[in-house]
Amino acid sequence: MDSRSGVQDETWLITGAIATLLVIVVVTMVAWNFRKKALRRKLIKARLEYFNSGAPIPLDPELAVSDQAELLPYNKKWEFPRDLLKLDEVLGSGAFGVVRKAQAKTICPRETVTTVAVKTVRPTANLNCMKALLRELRILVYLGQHLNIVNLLGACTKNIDLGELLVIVEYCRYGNLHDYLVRRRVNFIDQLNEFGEKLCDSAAREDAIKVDDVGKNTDSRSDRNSTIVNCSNNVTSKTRDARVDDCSPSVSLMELNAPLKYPGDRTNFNSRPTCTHDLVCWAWQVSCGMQYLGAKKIIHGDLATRNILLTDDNVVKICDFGLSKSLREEENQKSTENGPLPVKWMAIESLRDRVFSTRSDVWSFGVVLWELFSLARTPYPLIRPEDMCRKLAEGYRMEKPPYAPRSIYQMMLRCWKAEPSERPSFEKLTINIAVLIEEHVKTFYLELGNPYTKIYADIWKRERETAISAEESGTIGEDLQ
Ligand SMILES: Nc1ncnc2c1ncn2[C@@H]1O[C@H](COP(=O)(O)OP(=O)(O)OP(=O)(O)O)[C@@H](O)[C@H]1O
Repeated sequence: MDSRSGVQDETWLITGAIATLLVIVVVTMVAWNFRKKALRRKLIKARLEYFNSGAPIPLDPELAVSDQAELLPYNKKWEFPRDLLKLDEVLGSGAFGVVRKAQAKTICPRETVTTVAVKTVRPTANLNCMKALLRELRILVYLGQHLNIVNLLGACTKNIDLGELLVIVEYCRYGNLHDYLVRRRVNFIDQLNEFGEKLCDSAAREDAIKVDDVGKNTDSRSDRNSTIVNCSNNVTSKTRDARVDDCSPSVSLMELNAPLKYPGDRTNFNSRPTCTHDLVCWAWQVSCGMQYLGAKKIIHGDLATRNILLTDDNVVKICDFGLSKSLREEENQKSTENGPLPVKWMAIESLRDRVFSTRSDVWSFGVVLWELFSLARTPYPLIRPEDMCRKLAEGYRMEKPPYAPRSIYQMMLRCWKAEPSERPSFEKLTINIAVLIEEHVKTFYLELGNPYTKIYADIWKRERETAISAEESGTIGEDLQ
């Protein structure tokens, strides 16, 4: 009896010792992990402060700037007082980050409160996500302003060691182009003629909308041909008169002679149907934005309609600079958690050798064109992601999407040339797409882009400096409490 209880005691003792040991190991591991995380956060903050104070490390001219983003300086002038920012609802979340709508006080000139979008990393995300967002912030600082990119407005970096990094960018009210196109499939107006060539001009498009039943899906070729064919793309007053007969007998001459303003439908932009003209205009704007990125030696690496946002005046803006790409590279990940597999947007050399360049962005732009003119269908629907590389190497390319003018499809095919140097540059693509757009529309966007030039940047900078000095003297910030 005694010896049995002795054995039992011994067993309890051993079990207790093992359990204690296990608890010690687990606690040590958790503490170690916590310390490691805290140390890495401190390191990130220290690096940020170092870049704030010191001169930037010279970049290697042989490499793309986006490949050495860690060396780009973060200038303190972008720091935005946290207490002037009021976070609202979640706009969307990607695999690594969360984007929230927010109200920012005095962030833009001549506006007391501006609606903005704020990029953050998920609270549960690992530190690589934080590093990637920081990288994106540096790229945005370096990029400067352009109408067709989602511009940086400010950042809150002071609590980075506590895991909070907020990157404040322009808010684009219509969200990403992919989801927008899906919603717009139902009453899309196809403006191609039966040869898949000509488009009506935008004024005619308006008339066509009046003539056509707005709620009707003009998907079938016969419907489309019966309403808006034979429309001239080059509008002179004579051809415009001729076009009245062809396209819309209901329009008065007085209306046509009024000075053209674009977009003529600004007031009911979200309620009017999307048409082929919009797709061409968006393609042109994306190409303009990409041309700007290319000139700045930034490789996007994940160009897709899900990373293009739509805002007022039919303006589209490219977003998500390198966040997902850099994380995919670090984590060797081939797909995003929520979205379609990015392999379908990747150039053949990126799939094969993990090589990214402006020319591989051109390939992705070809896929973006395909998405636009198919109203956001999933590319290569019948091909499994793992077969993509082989199929492309065998020469397989997607067919013309239903709403693409033939010239646009030829452009897609050139973007998908296996040899990167044979692909067109964004400069060339911009020029070629511009041919399909009326002069007054181009002028409208070029003028809209003017405020993004230096003059605007200077005013903005001055006002920001005033705001920061006011914050330092503690005179602003009370209203958002
Ligand atoms: N500036 C913005 N204005 C309005 N909505 C935005 C803005 N930025 C992002 N969104 C919305 O939030 C969604 C998620 O954005 P985010 O860039 O995190 O995601 P993603 O591109 O799907 O993710 P990933 O980081 O995996 O590439 C977008 O698809 C868009 O609908």
